[in-house]
Amino acid sequence: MSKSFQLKVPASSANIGPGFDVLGIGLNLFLEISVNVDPSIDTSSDPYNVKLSYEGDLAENVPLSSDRNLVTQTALYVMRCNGVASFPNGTHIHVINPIPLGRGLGSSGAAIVGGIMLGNEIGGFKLSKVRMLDYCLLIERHPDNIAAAMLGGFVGSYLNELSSEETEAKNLPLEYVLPKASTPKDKYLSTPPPQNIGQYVQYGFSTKIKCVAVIPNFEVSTDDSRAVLPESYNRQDIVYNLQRIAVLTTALTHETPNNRLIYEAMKDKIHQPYRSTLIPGLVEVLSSITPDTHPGLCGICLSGAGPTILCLATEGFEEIASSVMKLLAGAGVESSWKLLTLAYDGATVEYQ
Ligand SMILES: Nc1ncnc2c1ncn2[C@@H]1O[C@H](COP(=O)(O)OP(=O)(O)O)[C@@H](O)[C@H]1O
Ligand SMILES: N[C@@H](CCOP(=O)(O)O)C(=O)O
Repeated sequence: MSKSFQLKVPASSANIGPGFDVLGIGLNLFLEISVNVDPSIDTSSDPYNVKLSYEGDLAENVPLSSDRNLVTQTALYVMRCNGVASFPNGTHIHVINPIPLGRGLGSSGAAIVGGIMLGNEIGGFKLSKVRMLDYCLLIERHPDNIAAAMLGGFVGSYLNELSSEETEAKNLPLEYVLPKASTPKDKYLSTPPPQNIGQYVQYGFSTKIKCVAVIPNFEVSTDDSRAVLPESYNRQDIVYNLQRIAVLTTALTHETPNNRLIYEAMKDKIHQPYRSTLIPGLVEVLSSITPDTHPGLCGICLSGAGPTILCLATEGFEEIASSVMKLLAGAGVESSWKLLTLAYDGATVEYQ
């Protein structure tokens, strides 16, 4: 029997300054995964019966074998945990991905959310979005991007305190969850994740605020950008971020935003200072583009693990983008920009 459906998953910007691993917003730039199961399609050359095609950023780097592609590997994980070993014969999956890879706009979070939803639809498991987030957290181990991509809007999250067995299950080596060719089959994870690993809350967000994303033309992998962070922090820096995050989550909900309040509340001492070693021009951008120099600017921060710079603003979008791009160019970095708004619905599935 043939079946066709389409998944759409938004890009996301995580952290929003002080909310490292905590805050994220879904953005209206969508990963699209179109699925057509038709037994007349020849899928015999793939280990799990998939004919995979991909259009988008860095297409030449994206594997098209279902055991190596992040979307299908993720789908296979949720399928395996629920007793389904393979895609049905004749599964054609076409991915259109406008989210640039490795730039801090949540491409991997979107691919993982899309993969879990793909497995859920293929297997007909009827998992809720909150339960699917448990699966996502065994792969992307911070909740900010995946919560924003799955649920949409402006989202805050924390990880529950789990029992020691649950913690061990959650922190299993990634190669057991998304096995590589060299992983022995008996190590493949095929038991469902613990329940309620995370908790999520969706905040309001002023409809007047739009997102200017300035995207440098080089990649920084999230793993590399996490590797430059220290293991521990001093009390002043932690309190600095806590004070700002407490103000920011409400300040962004005010319909008429207080630009100066938000600008100060989007500063950070936990991740951006360390990541500036990987992103030429970041220090200059964060220190010299302000609501005084650029009326309409509300706040400015690194998007996710970078290198994209996120500017929240109510007006003057082009001027803000061109000033950021000029400063980056002065540091030898070419970039482009996009004006984005919030994606309020999160990830969706539609049957044809
Ligand atoms: N749609 C996709 N299909 C396959 N792999 C993807 C897709 N999106 C992201 N990836 C993988 O995730 C990597 C980027 O993840 P990451 O370093 O976390 O950066 P970010 O999530 O900020 O874009 C890519 O290099 C690629 O390996
Ligand atoms: N909190 C994470 C967010 C990573 O986001 P990405 O979009 O760069 O994958 C971090 O800052 O490391």
